Amino acid sequence: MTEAIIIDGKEFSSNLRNKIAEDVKTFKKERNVVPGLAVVLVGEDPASRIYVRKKEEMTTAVGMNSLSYRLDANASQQELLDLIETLNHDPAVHGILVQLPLPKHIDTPTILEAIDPDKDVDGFHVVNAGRLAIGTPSLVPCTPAGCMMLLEHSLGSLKGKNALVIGRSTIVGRPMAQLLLAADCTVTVAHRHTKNLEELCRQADIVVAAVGIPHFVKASWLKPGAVVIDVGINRVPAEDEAAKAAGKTRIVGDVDFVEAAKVASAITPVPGGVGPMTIACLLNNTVQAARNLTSAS
Ligand SMILES: NC(=O)C1=CN([C@@H]2O[C@H](COP(=O)(O)OP(=O)(O)OC[C@H]3O[C@@H](n4cnc5c(N)ncnc54)[C@H](OP(=O)(O)O)[C@@H]3O)[C@@H](O)[C@H]2O)C=CC1
Ligand SMILES: Nc1nc(=O)c2c([nH]1)NC[C@@H]1CN(c3ccc(C(=O)N[C@@H](CCC(=O)O)C(=O)O)cc3)C=[N+]21
Ligand SMILES: [Mg+2]
Repeated sequence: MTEAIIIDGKEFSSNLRNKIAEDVKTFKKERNVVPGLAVVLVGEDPASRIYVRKKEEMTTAVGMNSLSYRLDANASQQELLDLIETLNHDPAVHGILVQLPLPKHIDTPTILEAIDPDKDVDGFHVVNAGRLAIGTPSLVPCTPAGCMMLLEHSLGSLKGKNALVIGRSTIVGRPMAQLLLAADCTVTVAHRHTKNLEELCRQADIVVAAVGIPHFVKASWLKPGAVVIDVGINRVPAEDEAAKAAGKTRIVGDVDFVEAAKVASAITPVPGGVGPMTIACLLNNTVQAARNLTSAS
């Protein structure tokens, strides 16, 4: 049996970021405006802090302005709403990202609906979700958008493929299913109450796993030659005994990668697959938002 092609999201995203840097240059020349991305972090969650810092570094690396806002873990919902209102009206801000998850005392939907849909570079606002659902997408959620780029890169046309999305969250599973449907796939969305998941999986030409359980998808579930996109980011103890004893961790996906790679025709690794694409698509959305916001006036 031949081993699957490993889809290199790190390299793909690096090429995409180079292209975005060119777009930013052109944009600056034509409009005399530097696209600006505001990233808001509430609280001190260590993983969130690392991701937010990475987003900020990559924003400046493509020539855009990065504006950081840090609120205390016990900042009130109203304080956060006031900040969003300020950013909505700030002409230097073209994209707004509020890092999730938020502290429990804050109602996430209320916060997401407060962001100007035209600055909603996460694509989480109900207006952008609605546009995607009716087939007139504008700002598309970054992780699913990145997955689509990787799928189109390895398959060309997706037309007529059977696609299985495992997970139905509003940030990954649902928008992923919408994009696959728009690309003329026959789409199945699985979740906790799905009864015959293994059988559904065996019929899928494309499997997108967004579950949040390490090594959830087994090689034996896959149709030989399937293309597998692993969205999962799961922190587990390090493999090396000494490192494990020192409390070190590593990240693994939702797919049993080593075994699945023996059955699939192409598969994304974790790390180095979907994750880097998410950030590149965030930058892409920010340039898009800046274009939209500055051409209307
Ligand atoms: N690479 C990247 O850029 C990103 C990675 N992630 C990662 O992707 C994963 C998913 O994230 P997210 O969508 O936010 O997670 P959520 O926890 O919001 O959603 C998980 C989904 O998986 C479903 N699920 C859970 N257990 C099972 C099961 N046993 N069988 C079938 N379905 C199940 C849930 O079903 P139900 O709805 O019934 O509860 C739910 O729809 C996580 O590992 C996360 O860290 C997330 C965002 C970006
Ligand atoms: N408003 C909001 N928007 C998000 O898009 C959002 C969010 N909140 N909260 C958390 C999730 C998660 N997420 C990731 C982004 C990049 C990597 C990434 O770059 N991963 C690398 C490195 C992983 C590592 O080494 O830790 C990789 O997979 O290779 C992962 C996960 C965005 N999210
Ligand atoms: Mg969630």
